[in-house]
Amino acid sequence: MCKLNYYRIIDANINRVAEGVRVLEDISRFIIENPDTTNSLRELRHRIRKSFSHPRLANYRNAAGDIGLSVSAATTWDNKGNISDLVTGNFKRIQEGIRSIEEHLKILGYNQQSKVYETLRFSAYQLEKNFPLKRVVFDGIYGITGETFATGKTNVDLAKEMIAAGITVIQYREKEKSKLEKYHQCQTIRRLTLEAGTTFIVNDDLDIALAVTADGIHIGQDDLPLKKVRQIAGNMIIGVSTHNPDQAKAAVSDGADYIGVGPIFSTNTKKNLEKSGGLKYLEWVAENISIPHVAIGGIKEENIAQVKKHGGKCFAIISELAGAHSIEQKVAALHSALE
Ligand SMILES: Cc1ncc(COP(=O)(O)OP(=O)(O)O)c(N)n1
Ligand SMILES: Cc1ncsc1CCOP(=O)(O)O
Ligand SMILES: [Mg+2]
Repeated sequence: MCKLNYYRIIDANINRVAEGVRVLEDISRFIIENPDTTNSLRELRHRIRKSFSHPRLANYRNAAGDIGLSVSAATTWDNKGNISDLVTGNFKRIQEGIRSIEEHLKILGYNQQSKVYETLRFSAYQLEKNFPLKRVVFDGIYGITGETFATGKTNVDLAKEMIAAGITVIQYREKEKSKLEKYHQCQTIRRLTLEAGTTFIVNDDLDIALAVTADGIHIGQDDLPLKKVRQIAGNMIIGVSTHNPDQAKAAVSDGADYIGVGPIFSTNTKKNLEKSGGLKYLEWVAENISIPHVAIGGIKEENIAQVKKHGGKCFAIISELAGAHSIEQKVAALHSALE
């Protein structure tokens, strides 16, 4: 292909991406009325336009002769059923457009500029996650890493398999490694989860959660107090482990976004396992607690339906996933047990 056509592709994508950002900016400004998101989107749009300029961009613009006009007219890309679809569609358009800019800049030898657009793509992922219409739903399987309970798979391998299996919330839990090793694994998992649109929560280590810009932090009863974590973590998702009604009520009044409820069954995965009322406590939570709850402890294919019967909606699982030969098959089996 003639090199000049690459400039045309870059030009078309800069315009496409900037237009997509503009749509989101309008939604944020006029519908959701959120000044912070509106400003971040405006800044992204300016950076998209300004981060690469070349006289050839405009010279080779040929909108009328663009065969893509007839191709895109025939697609269902713009069949948006509601505002949430519109937001998702535009974020996808933006992310794909930036990826195309990155690749074509590389072909032309503009490696530095390509890196700048890569950073902008990751800003777009982050903006999508935090977009005020996008709420995390705690429903179905909540996957927790546990390479000690796997045969030869690392936490990163486990997270990759969980993403491929369609798990939408992943927690990084690791009790053996150094802070640095955990940080490196979390950096990789953050990148993978951002690309997949998966919610990423870090267990215990608030510093790591902040350093990798995770979506959330999960704390236990002996960790920093929830109110202090909220001060430090801002609007990050905060989950709190609870084992009885008093702890659940305190977590709600101190501002938790969700509570862990358990252990439901006995398990060897956690040392010094707390006592809880198990399924009875879960039933109490389902009836009395307004924020989302996540059942945990010994949940397996053969008992998950029982957990659901007692009010379980979201099921946190370590060893049953880590020990599975194929996480994808295990998740499918767990889903059919829930039907
Ligand atoms: C979803 C969820 N619920 C509970 C826990 C347990 O957290 P914690 O009590 O801090 O114990 P450790 O996991 O740190 O051993 C959890 N991690 N996730
Ligand atoms: C971390 C934790 N907190 C309560 S039980 C538990 C362990 C859950 O692991 P598994 O799913 O293997 O029982
Ligand atoms: Mg903990």
